[in-house]
Amino acid sequence: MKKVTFICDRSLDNQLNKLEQIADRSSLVNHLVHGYGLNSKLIVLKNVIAKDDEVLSFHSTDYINHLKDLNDVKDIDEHEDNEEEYGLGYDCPLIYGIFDYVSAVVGSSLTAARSLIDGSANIAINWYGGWHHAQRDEARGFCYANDIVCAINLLRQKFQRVLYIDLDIHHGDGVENAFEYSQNVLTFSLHKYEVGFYPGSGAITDVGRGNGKFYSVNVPLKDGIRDEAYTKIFNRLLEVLMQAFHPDTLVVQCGCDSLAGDPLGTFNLTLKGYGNCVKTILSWQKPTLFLGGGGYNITNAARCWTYLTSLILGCNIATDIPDNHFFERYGPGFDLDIAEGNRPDCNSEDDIDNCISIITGTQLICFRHYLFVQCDSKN
Ligand SMILES: O=C(/C=C/c1ccccc1NC(=O)c1ccccc1Oc1ccccc1)NO
Ligand SMILES: [Zn+2]
Repeated sequence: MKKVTFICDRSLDNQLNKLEQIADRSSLVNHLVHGYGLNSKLIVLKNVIAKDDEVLSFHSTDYINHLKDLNDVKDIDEHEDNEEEYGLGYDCPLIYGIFDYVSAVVGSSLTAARSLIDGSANIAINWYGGWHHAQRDEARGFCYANDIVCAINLLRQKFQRVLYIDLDIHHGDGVENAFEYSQNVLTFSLHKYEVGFYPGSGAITDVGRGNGKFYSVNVPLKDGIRDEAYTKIFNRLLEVLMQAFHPDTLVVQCGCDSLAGDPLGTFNLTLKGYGNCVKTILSWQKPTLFLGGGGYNITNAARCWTYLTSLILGCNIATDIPDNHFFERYGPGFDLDIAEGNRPDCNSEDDIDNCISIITGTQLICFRHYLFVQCDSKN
């Protein structure tokens, strides 16, 4: 019997509502999950706020002290050093109670991760987390603290090797940077990579450094990619990576701004594309932490993460949206599925095959490296 923990906490909903562009998103997810009756199959966990040292497992003392100083400041202009410092200001607007927000959000991914460490679950789901852009000492891309890096640091207390997978349309730069020199954390990110598209990093030639060389894998994509090509890349590359890396646990950022119709994104995935990736991940039967992230069509984010929750539970759910607190928001179709857009796919067959052959070539070096490490450790 698969044990699945699920973070659901009203105080977290209130914290996330501080980000007005995604207001109510977590509440819609929770009410749709409840509407489908999935909560009765989940081990629902209340949040445990992160302690300072847990946040400091990644972030600098200066940055966290700055957030503490700003916790009771309403408007950054009131604050003496109100120039753009630590990434706060224009790009990442100051939110009221910012330290409380960060401690709650980091805490949500740590609470989920702990259930994998203590063995009370094989799979942990935290749709409140997934803020992959935050750096050691600065907020970036509306990510004020990197809950993912903190959760991976916690998981590494029990699990030797961690595979991080990032499905968000944006490059998971904060997580990759944190583990750039590590061969114990392999970061794998599929993302749009084009001039002028945030964050601008994540080229195919970006493979990690030092001991971490070849343990960062980046799949740069163009606009319009659809389920079939995305699934092909995902399955072909991860087949090689799983054989080369043999992770003990997985962390998966399921930012759903790669879905068709996202206001920010320009990919063309449907629930099928995300579902195929999650089905492959589940087939490995490793302790896995699923996280949220981007996703700015709020009802589509609720549709996607509810659908993934049902896949993880092995439950088939109807395509008709069930009665729930936010039912009217799913009109006019009241359908779980998201229609593919008609934008052209700018990724040719050759682009896709080139990506696969370049990366599998590189990883074979890593594979040889792995064999060496394995043989070496046996002597
Ligand atoms: O989704 C992202 C990053 C988004 C982002 C990065 C840099 C600058 C602006 C960004 N986001 C937006 O423009 C944007 C546009 C519409 C709705 C939400 C948007 O973002 C967010 C993301 C989270 C909270 C608030 C706003 N990473 O996964
Ligand atoms: Zn994103």
